Amino acid sequence: MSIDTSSVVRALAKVSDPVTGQDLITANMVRDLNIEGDSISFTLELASLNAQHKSELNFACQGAIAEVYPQAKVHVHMMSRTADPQQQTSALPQVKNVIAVASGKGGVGKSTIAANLALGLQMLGARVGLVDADIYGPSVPTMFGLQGQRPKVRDVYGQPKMVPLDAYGIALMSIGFIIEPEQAVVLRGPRLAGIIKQFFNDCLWPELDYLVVDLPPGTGDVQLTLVQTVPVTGAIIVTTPQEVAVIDAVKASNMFQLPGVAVPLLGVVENMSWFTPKELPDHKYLIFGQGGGKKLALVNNTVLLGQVPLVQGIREAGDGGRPIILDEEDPISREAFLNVAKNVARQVAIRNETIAPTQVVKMAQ
Ligand SMILES: Nc1ncnc2c1ncn2[C@@H]1O[C@H](COP(=O)(O)OP(=O)(O)OP(=O)(O)O)[C@@H](O)[C@H]1O
Repeated sequence: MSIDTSSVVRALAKVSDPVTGQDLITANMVRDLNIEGDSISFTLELASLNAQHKSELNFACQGAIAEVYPQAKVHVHMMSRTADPQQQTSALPQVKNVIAVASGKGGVGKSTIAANLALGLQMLGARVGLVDADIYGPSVPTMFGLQGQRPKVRDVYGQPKMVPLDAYGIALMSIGFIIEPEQAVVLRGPRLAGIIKQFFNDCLWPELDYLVVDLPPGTGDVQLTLVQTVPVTGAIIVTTPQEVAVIDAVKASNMFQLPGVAVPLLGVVENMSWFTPKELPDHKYLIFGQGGGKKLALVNNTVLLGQVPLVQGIREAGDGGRPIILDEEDPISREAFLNVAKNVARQVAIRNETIAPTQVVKMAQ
């Protein structure tokens, strides 16, 4: 029986990397697969060249291929992955930075910030994706004009993978694309964790500089599943200027700072900072008070990434499926969000220069 490439790939997809638990194909560890007659050779790119892992993997690969092609002579070369360290440990090696957007309270504009941030980073030249993991109110389908759409499913070496949708050049996944809102809100425990994990492990994300994750408000299961699934580069906390929002936001930021979680804070975005009526462009009405964002940044020893005013057009643009940052007619809102995006890009660069890559949180057994 002559040896064909796809059967060898399927066999290797049954072998798990002892370090990450992912199979060798999904983890993108197999290189230079070459078949000549009965001879099969390939290179495995490993995060560590630990001798025990090497021999376990060699044994497992030989065994998996022997099941299909007992006659094959298999040569496995092992080499260390030379990619940047942030990517080595990642379940998503093609994604450079995962940015969580969190808030204490609901309705402070977290999703609006996440959507305009994603587009703002893209305007700065980055390749960007957005995951909407807000089980209480998935808003990406509405904000990007994709209501009722479903991701396509593609077969990758026998495994079904979801293809993120695209709007305005942003790769998008939302809990709203795969489940009805009334079902999403009652999701709990392993089912919820399974869906969140699918967004990362079972989606065909393209090469991205940033994957922005819009979290539900508070400190619940979604946040925990996220940090157990991917290394989160950093978190952004969204608040309004008012005291009650800040108190809840401190709890949300504390969660990322827990010793076992250790996700660095990139900074705070203050939303709805003031209201300026169109007819009185020089007036700033401080409807929700003042100073909350700065205070939250100070308490957390981090920076204020920007202030976004309360503008009717921001709400209308979100409801209309075209986030305001794309609207050249509203330079004030556009500038406010571009400023946030520039500061986020800067803080991510500083974070990556100064702090070691975030580790995925291991579940207690
Ligand atoms: N700066 C702003 N100016 C005007 N409207 C805004 C602003 N920010 C957000 N909104 C509007 O407020 C509402 C709530 O915003 P959004 O859905 O972004 O909040 P959220 O914090 O993600 O809410 P939740 O997590 O509870 O779903 C939306 O209708 C949105 O368009």
